[in-house]
Parts: sequence; structure tokens; C-alpha cells
Amino acid sequence: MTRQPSPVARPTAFCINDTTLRDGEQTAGVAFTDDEKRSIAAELDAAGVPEMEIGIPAMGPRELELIRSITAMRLRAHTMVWARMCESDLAAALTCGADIIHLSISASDIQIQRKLKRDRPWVLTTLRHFVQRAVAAGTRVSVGLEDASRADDAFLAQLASTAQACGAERVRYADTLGILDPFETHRRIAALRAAVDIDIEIHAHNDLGLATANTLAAFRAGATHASTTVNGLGERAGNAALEEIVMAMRHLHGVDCGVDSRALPFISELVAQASGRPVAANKSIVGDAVFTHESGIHVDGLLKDPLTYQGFDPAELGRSHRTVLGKHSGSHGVMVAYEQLGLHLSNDLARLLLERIRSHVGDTKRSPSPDDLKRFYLEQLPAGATRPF
Ligand SMILES: CC(=O)SCCNC(=O)CCNC(=O)[C@H](O)C(C)(C)COP(=O)(O)OP(=O)(O)OC[C@H]1O[C@@H](n2cnc3c(N)ncnc32)[C@H](O)[C@@H]1OP(=O)(O)O
Ligand SMILES: O=C(O)CCC(=O)C(=O)O
Repeated sequence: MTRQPSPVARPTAFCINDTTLRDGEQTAGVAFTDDEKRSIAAELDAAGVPEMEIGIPAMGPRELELIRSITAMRLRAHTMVWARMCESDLAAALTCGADIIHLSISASDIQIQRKLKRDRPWVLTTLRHFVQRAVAAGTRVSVGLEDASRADDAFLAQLASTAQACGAERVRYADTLGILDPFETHRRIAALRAAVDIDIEIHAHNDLGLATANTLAAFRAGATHASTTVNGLGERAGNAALEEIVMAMRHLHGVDCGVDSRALPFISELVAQASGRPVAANKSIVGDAVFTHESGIHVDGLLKDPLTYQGFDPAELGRSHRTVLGKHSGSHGVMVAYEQLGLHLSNDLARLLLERIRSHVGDTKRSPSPDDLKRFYLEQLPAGATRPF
């Protein structure tokens, strides 16, 4: 069936297919233990992630057993396994009990000619053959259009409509090299959306720091599914981060992806530990410092009303605002810090102590501890005054 080119369909739901256990684990140097893979799957499932890509059965007997042990967990989430379009991959994929087999083929001429050493007609024939075989075997099928962002739009549409005619339920549009921007992503996904009536999964990479933006643009253009990874793990610069997509979809598009956002910090930590890839302090949503405030004007505003400097409530993540004293603090923040030590400061004293705090931070590059604050206070006391501690 051919869609009318305009208007662009606007889905009201966006199904997350988390690929931490497949593309995430493809991060160079990362290997999860079997237990780590099962724990990550269990936590993603408990958080409500509706789909997850759990591995590549063709990697051999050990990985196959691990994949089987995950499908045997009987998760609520639908499981997907990744396979090339070749006999051995399909055979392995069919034995592991996954809900969806994802059959991947290169869509760009450069990959077709130089990697596969084939041509477009071979790709179409191969796609027809393997999708029909998988569907006949009774499985749900998704088709991966690798390097779609360097492929010809008309050929992509042909691949997608062939996949659908053969019984596939979805195509994955892979920006394999992370070369798109949101405007181009929107144009391309809208063109594919207009050409075919099949679910479209956006699979964005973060080489230019645009994976989340491109995933959101794809949603606006009619994509129905999104590949994500926890902490944005994945090949090279990674994929669109699960936590960013969940929160951005909620706050920018009013779409609930069905994932409990309070579970995201724990899952982030779990994956950081298992991958050996620590999360940067300023990493959106889950970074340790993203709800920590030092600047005087911000802290003053937050103290008066959190909404003055809050885009979304950190409680959605089970987190809260934190303030620290530092070089950029103001007197209101200083007063509050001393209130917590049981001391009420006059404005003048707060300003004096602020100067002391600034020179401390300038010398040591660290926030003052409660003991430092007490010491600074004592330094300001007139001779003979009663010491509060
Ligand atoms: C963009 C992506 O992320 S795609 C997913 C990539 N993931 C991985 O590669 C991680 C896991 N990979 C592996 O364990 C191994 O690479 C395996 C098991 C898949 C394959 O291993 P090997 O058979 O030893 O082959 P190797 O990886 O060296 O080469 C890839 C082969 O697959 C072919 N191939 C690549 N993509 C496809 C495809 N979509 N369909 C069919 N064949 C393909 C290549 O042309 C090459 O075949 P050739 O030997 O005829 O030249
Ligand atoms: O599933 C596919 O075909 C694409 C796989 C992938 O990880 C990518 O292209 O980045």
C-alpha cells in the first residue's frame, strides 16, 4: 500500500527497542558477563522497556546459549535477535526463542558494492528470500537497512515495500555512521513514511552528538520505533540514550514510552559498571552533577521557587536538586549552608564568608566541607566572642 506524500503521519506512541545488549555491547572493548546481560535484561524489563535486542545468535554456541537463557526468562518485553541475511545466521536465530528476528542487509551502494561485493538486484533477491523463509518459519520479522543514511531514497523505499510484501512488520532505518542532522533525518524518514506503510525504527548513532535529536526528528516524521541504549553506549560514539529518549519524549512530545523513569539512574549505574564505561558527571538525565547547582543566581532562584531553574523535576528520576558552595556562589547560598549548621548569618557576615569561600575554592579547587565552613566562621568572630562549636 502506498501512503499519500502529505501530510506526514504523526504517531502518538513511540516504541523503544533497547539495544544495550546488542549494539551497546558492540562498543569496542566492552563485554558483559552472562549474569550481567541477564541482570540488565531483567532491570530493563522491570522498568517497562517494551522491546530489547538481546544479541547475535551467529556469534557461536556460547552466545546462543546466553541468548536462550534470556528468552527463557519470559520477560514482558519482546525480544529481538540480530542476524545477517545468510543461511547460518537465520538458522541460529530461529533456535533461540526470540519474539522477533531482525534480518539486516546493507542498503547503501558503497556497502553493497565494496563490502558485500554485490549489487542492488542481489540485495532485493536476498531480502525476499530470507524474509520469506523467516516468516514461513513462524517468526515475526524486522528488516535492518544498514547504512540507510547513505542509501538512495527510492531504493530504500523499494527495499521497505519488498520487506513488507514478504511479511516483515518493520524496517530499521540505520544511520550507521551517525552522519545525519535532525532536518535531514526528518526529510528522509518522512519520505520513507510517505512511500510505505510499515513500521519504521530509527537507529541513530552519535558520531556528531545528534543521536537523540535525530531520533526525535524521526518520531516527528512518522517513525514508530526507536533504537536506544543505556547511557548511549554503542559502536564508536554510541547510540541514542534510553534515558534521554524517555525524558525528551515525555517533556517535548507528551508521549509516555512506558518506561519508569525512576529506574533509569539505577540501570545507568548497572550498565556503567558492567561495561566499564563510567558515566560523565554532566551526562544528561543520569550524570551525577546534572541536578547540582553552585551559581549564586541559580541557587537564589531555586531557593525561592525551584521552577525558576528547573526544566523538569528531578523527582521523576528519584533524584533531587543539590547545591554546593563554590567560586560562583552568592550570599543566599552561603546563608542556607550555614543555616544547615545551625547558624543564622547577617547579610554582612554572609558576604564576608563568601569572600573566604571564594579564596578557599580558588586555592584548593574544591567546595568547602562543613568543617571548613565552621573554621571560616570562627575566623570572623571578634576576640572573646562565644564560640558556637
Ligand atoms: C552496523 C552493525 O552494527 S551490524 C552488526 C555488527 N556486529 C558485529 O559484527 C558483532 C558480532 N559479529 C561477529 O561475531 C562476527 O562478525 C560474525 C559471527 C557475525 C561473522 O563472523 P565471520 O563469519 O567470521 O565474518 P566477518 O565478521 O569477518 O566478516 C563479515 C562477513 O559477513 C558479510 N556480511 C556483512 N553484513 C552482511 C549482511 N547484512 N548479510 C549478509 N552478509 C553480510 C561480509 O560481507 C563478510 O562476508 P565475506 O566473508 O563473504 O566477505
Ligand atoms: O540492524 C541493522 O541493520 C543496523 C545495525 C546497526 O547497528 C547500525 O547500522 O548501526
